[in-house]
Amino acid sequence: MKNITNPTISDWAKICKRPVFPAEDLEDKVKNILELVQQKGDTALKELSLKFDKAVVEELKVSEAEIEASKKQVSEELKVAISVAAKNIRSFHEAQQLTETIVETMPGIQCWRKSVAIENVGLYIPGGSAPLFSTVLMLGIPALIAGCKQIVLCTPPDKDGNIKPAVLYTANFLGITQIFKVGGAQAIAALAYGTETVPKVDKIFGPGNQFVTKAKELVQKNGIAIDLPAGPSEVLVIADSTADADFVASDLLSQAEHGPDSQVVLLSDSSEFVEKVKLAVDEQLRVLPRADIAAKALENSFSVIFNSIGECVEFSNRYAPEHLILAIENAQEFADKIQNAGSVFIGNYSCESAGDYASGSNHTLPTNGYARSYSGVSLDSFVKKITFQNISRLGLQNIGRTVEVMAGAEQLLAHRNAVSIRLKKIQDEK
Ligand SMILES: NC(=O)c1ccc[n+]([C@@H]2O[C@H](COP(=O)([O-])OP(=O)(O)OC[C@H]3O[C@@H](n4cnc5c(N)ncnc54)[C@H](O)[C@@H]3O)[C@@H](O)[C@H]2O)c1
Ligand SMILES: N[C@H](CO)Cc1c[nH]c[nH+]1
Ligand SMILES: [Zn+2]
Repeated sequence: MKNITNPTISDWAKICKRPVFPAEDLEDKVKNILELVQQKGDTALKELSLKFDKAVVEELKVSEAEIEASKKQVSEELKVAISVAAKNIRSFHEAQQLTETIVETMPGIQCWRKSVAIENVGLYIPGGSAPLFSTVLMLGIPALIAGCKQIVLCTPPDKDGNIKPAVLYTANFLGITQIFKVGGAQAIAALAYGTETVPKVDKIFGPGNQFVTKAKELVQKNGIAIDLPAGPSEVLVIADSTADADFVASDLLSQAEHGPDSQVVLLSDSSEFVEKVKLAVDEQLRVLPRADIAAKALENSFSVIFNSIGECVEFSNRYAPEHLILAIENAQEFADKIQNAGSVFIGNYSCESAGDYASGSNHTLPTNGYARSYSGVSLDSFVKKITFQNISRLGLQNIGRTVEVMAGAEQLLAHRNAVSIRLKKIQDEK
């Protein structure tokens, strides 16, 4: 983890740039995968699983027997943990339901919005380096609360052509049963175009690696939407000398272990504290099973020493991290100054792992600086808001002349006429 001290503002943009290790010809490769799936459907999905996951997949759809078997393969302790997490995630997302008010903009003119569920949604659950069954909760729960009619789940098969029991158990626990053994860009293609077995959806959700993220970017045509760019995990910690160096080290490593392309950042006003954290990172790394992955991520990561915590916050707003931890005195006060971040964790005991799994907030969040303009997944992601209006005769009399004048000025006389003939009728009837 390289160290930077008091960088000038002109260097900030360069420092904030995320490391990218795009596969050679990433876009061409993904375009080929998308085309192959469009042309050959299920056959392409099976060929690509063999090529990229080394998996022989006989049946793409997970059978009822496989779902049933998963119930015996998951420990009772994990089942309890999943139900506690689900309860918290459900409470937090249920509270996001808005009742929109009817607004009378002028006498006789009422406008309002209604949230209507997106009917067909596709959930991508990452499974390359670790099967993230927690992502099933993060996407499945808001989809169910929103009332999406068809929920289709895709996740990569392991080398034996199976899906990990925890993923199947969690999906079934929520009542999601359309589960397909396919990952990577080919899964996104299947959800976007449909195949003989995988249904086409209207919106695709979920995080993933560079192949998944590029495929999501490319399929956004013909009415297909995506949630957000949710790539390699990242965390930025702002810590002062009152923080606990072991806690901070554990938070940095928790995101570094996601993948070699993850980035973790430590900002502080104390060089002594940064040194303490680095020693703690080395010590904790020694006992981590995924130490090799985390060590690679640390090579792309950095710490910065600033003169004040205020400057750290300013830099963080420029960096726009997926996750931000405030391990500082008066953390709440500084939290109010956050402009750009996916999810913020306040104080020494708000570890990011809690948000990853169980506190209730969503862990599908914008990365790579997209927290400047995107929100993480929420209930809103699964609905569209339809506007309604009801204009009475009185309302049209009130607004009519305004519309006629504006339409005339744009020289759209058919628009003007749609008002004029109604006004004339009202006049004639008087
Ligand atoms: N931002 C978020 O909200 C968030 C949440 C969870 C996880 N993540 C991130 O998601 C990512 C998950 O990545 P992952 O790789 O573990 O799982 P993944 O499921 O995203 O990708 C695995 C798939 O990639 C495909 N693939 C692998 N190598 C390929 C190649 N050379 N060419 C074409 N396709 C190839 C395979 O088909 C495989 O099934 C991690 O970077 C993690 O940090 C982000
Ligand atoms: N930290 C990830 C989001 O970047 C989410 C996750 C799932 N499992 C563990 N962590
Ligand atoms: Zn995580």
